[in-house]
Amino acid sequence: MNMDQLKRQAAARALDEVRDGMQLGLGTGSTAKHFIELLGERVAAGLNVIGVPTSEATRADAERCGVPLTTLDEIDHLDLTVDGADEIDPQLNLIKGGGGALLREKIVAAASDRMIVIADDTKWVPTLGRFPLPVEVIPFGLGATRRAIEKAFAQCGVSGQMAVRKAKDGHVFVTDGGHWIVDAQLGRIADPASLAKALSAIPGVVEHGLFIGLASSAVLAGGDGIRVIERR
Ligand SMILES: O=C(CO)[C@H](O)[C@H](O)COP(=O)(O)O
Repeated sequence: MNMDQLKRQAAARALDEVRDGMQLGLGTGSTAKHFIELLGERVAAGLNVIGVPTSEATRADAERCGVPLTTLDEIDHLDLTVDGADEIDPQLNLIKGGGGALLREKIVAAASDRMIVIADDTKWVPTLGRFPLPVEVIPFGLGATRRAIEKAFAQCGVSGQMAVRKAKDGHVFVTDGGHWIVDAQLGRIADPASLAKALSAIPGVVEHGLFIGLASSAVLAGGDGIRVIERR
């Protein structure tokens, strides 16, 4: 089974948790896209749900698949968010933002009663940090923000190269919120919760890709089948 088939399997397993009448957070990325396509099939067959997309790309996918959409201004909570991740550790802390949607993804996950992370099992790691940590920043004053980020890294015992993310066309990647992303190659993040707190305290940092205590469970698809891990 190839990676894409594994992603679709994980998405299908998460779909089992969706009930009629649910208000859903819809994640971003190739795995979340499988979930939206499968959800669209269920909606076409009569399932009644409404979703909040975590990016403009997901909004377009959901519209294409016939999934009805709303906003967090029109509804007061979400029952369930289903989203992918770039890394998942045994405490179900995550690195997200490889697709650049971390800000809306975190707002939606935080507004949700439950978050199920869907992934192929290559995303499962003993310690976060191999995947570059995305930090979403305001372009104004970027030099000062980068220095503050470096200081936060040093305080938390990590270090590594930082680079402003570029889009495929070579221009700076701009998020749906109009911000930039700095990707930090940290290698190993021993204390993700402390680092998350330190980064959140920096004025020019809009959000970062460490999702601490937000995921309720993870569905991991691998060659040996599907593994569901619940947060303790
Ligand atoms: O955080 C994300 C987007 O901001 C994605 O969930 C993450 O990058 C995983 O993507 P994929 O399912 O394509 O591997």
